[in-house]
Amino acid sequence: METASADVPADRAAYLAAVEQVRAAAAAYYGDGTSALDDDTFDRLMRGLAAYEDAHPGDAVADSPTGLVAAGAAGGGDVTHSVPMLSLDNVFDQDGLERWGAGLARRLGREPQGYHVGPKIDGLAVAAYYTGGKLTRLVTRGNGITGEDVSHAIGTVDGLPESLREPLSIEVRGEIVLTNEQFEEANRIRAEYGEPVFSNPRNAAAGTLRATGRAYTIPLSCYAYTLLPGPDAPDDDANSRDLAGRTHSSLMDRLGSLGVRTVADTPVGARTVADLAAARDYIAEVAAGREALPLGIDGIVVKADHPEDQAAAGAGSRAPRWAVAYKFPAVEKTTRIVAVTWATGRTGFLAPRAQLEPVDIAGVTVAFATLHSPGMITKLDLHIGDTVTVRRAGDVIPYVVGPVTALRTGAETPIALPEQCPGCGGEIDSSQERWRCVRGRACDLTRSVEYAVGRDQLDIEGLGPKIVVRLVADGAVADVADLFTLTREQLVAATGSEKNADKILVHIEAAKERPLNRVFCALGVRGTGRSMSRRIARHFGTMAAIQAADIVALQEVEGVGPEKAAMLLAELAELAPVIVKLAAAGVDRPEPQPVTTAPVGADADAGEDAAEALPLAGMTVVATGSMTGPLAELSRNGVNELIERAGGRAGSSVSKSTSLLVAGAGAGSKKTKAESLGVRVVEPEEFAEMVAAYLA
Ligand SMILES: NC(=O)c1ccc[n+]([C@@H]2O[C@H](COP(=O)([O-])OP(=O)(O)OC[C@H]3O[C@@H](n4cnc5c(N)ncnc54)[C@H](O)[C@@H]3O)[C@@H](O)[C@H]2O)c1
Ligand SMILES: [Zn+2]
Repeated sequence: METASADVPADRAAYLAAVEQVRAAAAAYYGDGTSALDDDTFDRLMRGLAAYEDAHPGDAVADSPTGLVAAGAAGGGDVTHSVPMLSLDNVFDQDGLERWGAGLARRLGREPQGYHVGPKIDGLAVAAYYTGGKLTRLVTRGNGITGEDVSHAIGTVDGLPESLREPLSIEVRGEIVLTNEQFEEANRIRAEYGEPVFSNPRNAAAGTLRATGRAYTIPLSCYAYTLLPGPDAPDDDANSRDLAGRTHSSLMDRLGSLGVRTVADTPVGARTVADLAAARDYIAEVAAGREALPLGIDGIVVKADHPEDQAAAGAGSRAPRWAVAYKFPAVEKTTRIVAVTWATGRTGFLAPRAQLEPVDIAGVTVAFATLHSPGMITKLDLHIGDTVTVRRAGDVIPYVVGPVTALRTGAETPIALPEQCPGCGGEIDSSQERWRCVRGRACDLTRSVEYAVGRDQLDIEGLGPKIVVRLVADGAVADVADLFTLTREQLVAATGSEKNADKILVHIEAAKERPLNRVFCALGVRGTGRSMSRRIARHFGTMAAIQAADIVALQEVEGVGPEKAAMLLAELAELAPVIVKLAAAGVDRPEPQPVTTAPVGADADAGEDAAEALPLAGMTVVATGSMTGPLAELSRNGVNELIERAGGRAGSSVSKSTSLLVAGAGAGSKKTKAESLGVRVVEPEEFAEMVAAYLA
């Protein structure tokens, strides 16, 4: 019933082969998590099987994976579930969702009485038994009929309290996952104990839940989505009667009141909606913000909310008919590493990059992926020729998650680590996790200086690439600060023209007036681009204040966590001599703070009140397309500076937290997304009027 692509077998022999392939993949997936197929490929095969079986019912094998929970591959266990723990059917777009809804309405003979929509958390299901309010037993989904007892994990799962707020006997079902933070922590712990790192949070959750006798504990999280009377509770007790009459939404509230964390407690929340058109809004919002979430979700679960509708719709052997999963496009695919190349970046760090057999990930062809560092290559035990999982999510550069070791043929070859700097051929400092040319930034000074004089940084007109190369070769410029002490003679030598040298001198003089954010950006601090530089400059106001900041103070800047703060500190220490030289050359302007309209002589609090009076106070504004009218002359960075002067926060991508999109000529996907999310869209001219007072 879905419209997503399927690999449909051509004949019965191909069908039988595909059945075997699916079984083998699922056995590996639910076993040790090492399936040879990525989820997308697996799902396409499954859809192909289903399509073939629809067309040739006589050919279908009796125990086809299409009809079984976990494709029939997950082992059962010693504990029989009170009610089967089922899978979910999938849809992949609004059409699929509407068709599912129409099928449900046909079955009910009327429209369902509302839906509940919540995130589909990408982990594994457990049943948690509470007896008299105490958590007594944890059981995996297993084959859906019976599961494994994993009660040893009680006490390690956030969100599943050991005691409820009321002494009830209930069964809670939920999804066990590691949040991104827990996942990083888990792999840090694993590395410390010399154990292989987990390839993804789902895998880590599955392995951790079943492990016993480990020397360390890895915390898990649970988000509940089902509440049933306890298996031993009599049908007619007050609690069972109460639960039986509740909508799904109300059951989630009830779980919350008992102290159990539910899918509604994720940052995207859950919602009760009247119809599937309203479900669509929620799905669009969550999809737009998916990458920023602190845990992995792979779709949205849409459920008929009313217990009458659920009972009337019933369930098949594999999935209920009253619920469906709206799956998001897969952000991970498997492909092969063809080669690894090394380059030295602007700040002197060596960047390994995997050349891949091109693969389509969520609509984009990916042919390269970053490998981060030599340490990562070793840790993941990557080889040329390995089949690897590659992830491309949001704005993040595609990266190699890890190898699919089950697919090794023996023909893989080790990845050679460089012995010389790929940039200058000089020595490499390999004492840290990320290797670096011993010459540091000086390794590619030309590129650093070109970046620094660029339009969004110091904006020094006339200093084109050829002249920069010459200045560096002449030794006239050894760092960014040297630009400001260039002599006429040096510039004449580099340009070959007195007239040009004089012009450049005028532009250099003007560049001394650049606000802090641009000078800071020109330094090329690792881990900071234009928007981070603006945030840092706005937060601290002066270069001296940035330099005085400690690791705690740095983390007050939005988007700076402990790791980034430590990196900034190290970079600032390294750049201190350059900063001193800049100040000595007269380059030390503060960051203009948003102009407040506070009346003179107002009391101390007035500053804040006035800040709120700024036209964009509290707003996140994104600009896209080419600017026209009064904004025509501004670069994207210039527009962002304007947004921040007027009290707003400049964003780079549209999400439901975007307040306003300034859409210039040729605005594309951002505009479409803003419209689908109901974000206000204005043209550059209208925006210019809103912030007219701050344009200058
Ligand atoms: N790569 C492979 O070889 C391979 C093999 C087998 C399965 N898989 C993947 O596993 C998935 C199929 O697994 P499945 O059969 O468990 O189905 P599923 O995970 O797609 O859907 C059912 C499960 O969703 C979970 N869930 C999360 N949030 C929920 C919510 N809010 N409400 C209800 N349930 C919620 C529950 O655990 C439930 O059991 C597919 O995505 C498939 O790609 C991959
Ligand atoms: Zn070098």
